[in-house]
Amino acid sequence: MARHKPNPYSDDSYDQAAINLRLALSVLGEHRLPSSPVNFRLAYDLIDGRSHSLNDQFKAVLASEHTDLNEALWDLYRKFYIQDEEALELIRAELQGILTGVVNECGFARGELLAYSGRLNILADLMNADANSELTLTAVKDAIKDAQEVAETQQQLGSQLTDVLKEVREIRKVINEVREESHIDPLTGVSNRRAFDFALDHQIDEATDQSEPLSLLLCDIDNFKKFNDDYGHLVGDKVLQFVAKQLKRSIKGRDFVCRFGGEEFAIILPQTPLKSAVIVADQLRLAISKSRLKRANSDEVYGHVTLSFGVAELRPDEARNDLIDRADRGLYQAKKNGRNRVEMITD
Ligand SMILES: Nc1nc2c(ncn2[C@@H]2O[C@H](COP(=O)(O)OP(=O)(O)OP(=O)(O)O)[C@@H](O)[C@H]2O)c(=O)[nH]1
Repeated sequence: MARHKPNPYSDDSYDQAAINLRLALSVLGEHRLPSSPVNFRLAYDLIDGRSHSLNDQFKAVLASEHTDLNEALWDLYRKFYIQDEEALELIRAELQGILTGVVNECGFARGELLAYSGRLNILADLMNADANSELTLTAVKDAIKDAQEVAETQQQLGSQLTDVLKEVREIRKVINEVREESHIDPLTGVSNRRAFDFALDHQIDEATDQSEPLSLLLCDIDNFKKFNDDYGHLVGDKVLQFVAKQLKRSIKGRDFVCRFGGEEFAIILPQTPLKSAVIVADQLRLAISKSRLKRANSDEVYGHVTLSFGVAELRPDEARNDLIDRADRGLYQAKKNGRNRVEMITD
């Protein structure tokens, strides 16, 4: 189940958030850390003190002598915030918030510049009236000091913006990587169960909207346990990779294959009625049963790899799990009737 983390910023009052924001920036300044979104988020939550575990670990990182402090903080960020799809959504929302904060800072800097320009106008009036008066000299000194402060603020803002932009690019890259990884089964390289759930919901909606047929195949490697027992788990893994590759190679267009779990695969066939789905399943079954999985650098064949299939077509208003259940019952039937076969449930 996806873990949901509440947005830590949503229930802060504006004033409290502004105080936290300033304190977070001062923590970063104190440790000479760039005010990047990642560092800022960690510092903000440190100030806010909502997670003791995060606080302890953040403090430990700051106290340690990491050669790359930014990398250590990034690891911390990954650990605490990048957990799943919802967390990624949250990061996007936070990035938005941080960028809004930067825009506000720009607004503040602009206000400072306008105020400074107003003070220069007053100075110009004073100089016109009496350039040598004590008042004018004091105002000139103040203006020089103001100019230095304004220049510093602008410089700080410039480097903050550069840091933020760099970090935003980095985060965008990581978000894309994490998102891809979270949809792919690492062993076989095909989509995983999570991606299947998304895809099936989407395809059911499409099929319903367009009044088109949709079928689902569930298939399971026959006597797979024997591969593990006879040749070891690594060969078992190779069999899984082999089957995934064959299935992926054989499907077309919008068809979608995923590792459903263990030694079981699911294939969604949009725009396909039951009769055609059974034909597709039988073609896949035949193709796999004919191919041979050989030991690397030798002609030794690991034995026959065969699959059993259960097929079901979506019924009007049918829930996703009912469709899966019917395909699963077909698969059970195929195993019961001798394996290496295709069965459908029509009742
Ligand atoms: N190598 C490997 N084995 C796995 C993986 N996932 C599940 N298994 C194994 O798959 C086997 C499934 O065995 P069973 O459920 O008894 O099914 P089976 O031997 O395929 O027999 P039938 O399905 O009845 O034809 C178990 O031994 C699991 O340990 C995996 O990722 N890698």
